[in-house]
Amino acid sequence: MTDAKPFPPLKNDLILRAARGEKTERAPVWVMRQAGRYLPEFRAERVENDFFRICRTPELATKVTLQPIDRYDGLLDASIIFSDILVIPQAMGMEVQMVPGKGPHFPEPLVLPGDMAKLNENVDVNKELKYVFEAITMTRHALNGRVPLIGFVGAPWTLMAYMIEGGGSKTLSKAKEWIFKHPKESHALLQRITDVCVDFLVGQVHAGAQMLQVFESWGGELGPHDFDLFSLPYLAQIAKRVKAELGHEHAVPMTVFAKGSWYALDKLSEIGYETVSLDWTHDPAQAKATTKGRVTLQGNMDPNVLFGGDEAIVSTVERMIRGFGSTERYIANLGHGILPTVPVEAMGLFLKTVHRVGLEVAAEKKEAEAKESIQILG
Ligand SMILES: Cc1c2[nH]c(c1CCC(=O)O)Cc1[nH]c(c(CCC(=O)O)c1C)Cc1[nH]c(c(CCC(=O)O)c1C)Cc1[nH]c(c(C)c1CCC(=O)O)C2
Repeated sequence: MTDAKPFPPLKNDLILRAARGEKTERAPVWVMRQAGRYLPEFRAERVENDFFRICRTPELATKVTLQPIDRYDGLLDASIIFSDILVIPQAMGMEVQMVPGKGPHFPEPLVLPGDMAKLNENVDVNKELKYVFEAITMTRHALNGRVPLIGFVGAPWTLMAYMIEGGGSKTLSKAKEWIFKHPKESHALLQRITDVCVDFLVGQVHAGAQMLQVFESWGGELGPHDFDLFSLPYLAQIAKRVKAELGHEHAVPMTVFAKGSWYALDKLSEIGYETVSLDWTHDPAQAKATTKGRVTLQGNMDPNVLFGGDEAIVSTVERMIRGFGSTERYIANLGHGILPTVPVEAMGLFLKTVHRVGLEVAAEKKEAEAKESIQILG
């Protein structure tokens, strides 16, 4: 991007420092799906426009990405580009519709391994997903350096499962039939998706993304043995190849979120990601003991606490921040995406409480350290 105009300087790099393991004044915070249906301004946009039209129109994607940043002015420490994990199956040649009230729908899912022949052979992300790159560049300028911009992809197993199930599923029986009956072909499909993920993430960084997250939303549907076979190697490959392709000069911190895969936490800390995002089934102290400072931890409040009223939100955030610690290797977030019926005030209280408690914990730590050094000197 030699002819592009330079991006505005970054004014808040808290999340990047936390991800790199540097000290922070307080825990940075953002929320998965922070640009979404719980925001009246997003719902108003959706009355006018189809979901994928918003994704494909850089001006609209920029507008929607900025909605939570503007509404919760100064409270969010990162933005995430408005898009979807299912743009990769689309780029591979599949049709995906977003059905209101139902979620994603593939009219022609992959049924048998032979159906893979219908997928595009060599996916040129610069052509098929150019609109995401344009949205990222436009959003990075529009953010004007207020907070870093996160890019993302769905992980190969989660995308493969959507491509075979044709939408959401309680059991993932069809996708699992593939891995158990057709393991060789499943690996071939996972590899093809991985190749697109790598190109897409690298392209997002060149377009302006300052951090990357890989969503393995259906990780926990696999037991530990199958996770090691069908998820982990591809997650590892993505981190390794993206870093190699970006090189030192363009490197950005990467986060892996394998929802439900609590058993894999130790291994997830070893495969090249700076940050591991946790769902709410993790206890902070245990997660810290398992990861031993190798990675930054992100998460992990149960999104449903936002329905629990002010007291529940405040006490859960207190416990969470005190559990993880505020100034080192921690990024506050929910344990999964914010739900569409959450009141906007509840999200506001969550963010304000993370700031307040984060600063309190940081101040307490400083005071304790000062006391300790006085004792040592004395
Ligand atoms: C599994 C998954 C999907 N998409 C995504 C995941 C991984 C995270 C997770 O596990 O929740 C990721 C995603 N989807 C969306 C974003 C945008 C950025 C952000 O986080 O604000 C991101 C990061 C927008 C969206 N993606 C979707 C919406 C709502 C669609 C609408 O407006 O009708 C939004 C704002 C639709 C979507 N997209 C997907 C589903 C299952 C659904 C329907 C259910 C739902 O609505 O929550 C697939």
